[in-house]
Amino acid sequence: MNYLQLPKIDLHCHLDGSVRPQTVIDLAKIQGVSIPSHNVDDIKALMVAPESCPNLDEYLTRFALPVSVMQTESALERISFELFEDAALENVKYLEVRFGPQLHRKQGLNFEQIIASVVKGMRRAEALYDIKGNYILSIIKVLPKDDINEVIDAGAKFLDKGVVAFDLAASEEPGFCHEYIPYAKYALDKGYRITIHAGEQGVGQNVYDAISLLGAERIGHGIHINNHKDAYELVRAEAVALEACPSSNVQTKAVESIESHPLGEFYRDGLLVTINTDNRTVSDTTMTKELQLAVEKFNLSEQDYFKIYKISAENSFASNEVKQSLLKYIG
Ligand SMILES: O=c1[nH]cnc2c1ncn2[C@H]1C[C@H](O)[C@@H](CO)O1
Ligand SMILES: [Zn+2]
Repeated sequence: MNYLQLPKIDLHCHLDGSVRPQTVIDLAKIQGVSIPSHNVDDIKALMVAPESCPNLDEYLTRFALPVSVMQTESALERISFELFEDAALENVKYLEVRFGPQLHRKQGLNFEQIIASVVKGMRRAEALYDIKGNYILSIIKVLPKDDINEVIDAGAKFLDKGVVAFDLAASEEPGFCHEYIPYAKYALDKGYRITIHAGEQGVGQNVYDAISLLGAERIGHGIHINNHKDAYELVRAEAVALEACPSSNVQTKAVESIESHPLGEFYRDGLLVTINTDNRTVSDTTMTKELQLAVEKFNLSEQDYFKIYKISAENSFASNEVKQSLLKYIG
């Protein structure tokens, strides 16, 4: 299989986890932000999470450096453009990028400016390359909740104009969904689709809750349904798509090793699995690498891959027109 050439879809990719190291250096210079080194290898080493990360919280410390230079409209526009460019150059045909608008207000930008900037960068890349995309707004669970509805309101102006969905990201505590019921409902009522990080670090019950309490149509990771029968059956019954991110799941110890990742078993049991990057820089990966890893470790044939590509297209939050165009690549 020619992994680079195959058409690909990435439904789970964080903007702040996918910044080019050289761009952090360039932006720090432009913005007068102090960073620990101006050597690209040093900066990359600070941005990539080690294989030996003890847990998700340690992994999440890698986001502070890129976020420090993602505080202006031009920086957000550039980083968004570059992410779509990097993806397009490895034949990603559709990319849903998520980010937390709450993290980008340190220099006084408002949510509308923040969201408009990343959408503008995406549009510039779409005009230049054979790629389409949409944004997902991730609420950061460790931050105060008082501005969540403001994020939802600002994003609502971009619904179906570059923004499609609502997500909850960051550390995962058991039972976290209960606190977010009113916010997810507010987003749903405004017309957002819902995908929630759950069952990554935490328990399978979180996946059950994300679907039944928050209205999630897709789940970020969802690994731990493998030891929670009700969650597993609900994922199947509701045809919820799982956004697997193999390398990231190994790094954060969501799985002990790639060999024990349940993606292959889930796929063979008929669950709707998709293959994604999570964080291109923090996990030092690409869709090409994740695809190769999945094919080799889970013994997937090219036909299996095309089925997974089709699952990704059908469960994306793209318009019907874009979905149809994505299916044409696998003819
Ligand atoms: O894999 C993840 N699980 C939970 N949260 C994550 C993961 N990768 C990135 N994040 C967080 C850190 C980012 O700052 C935030 C928004 O992209 O989302
Ligand atoms: Zn994620």
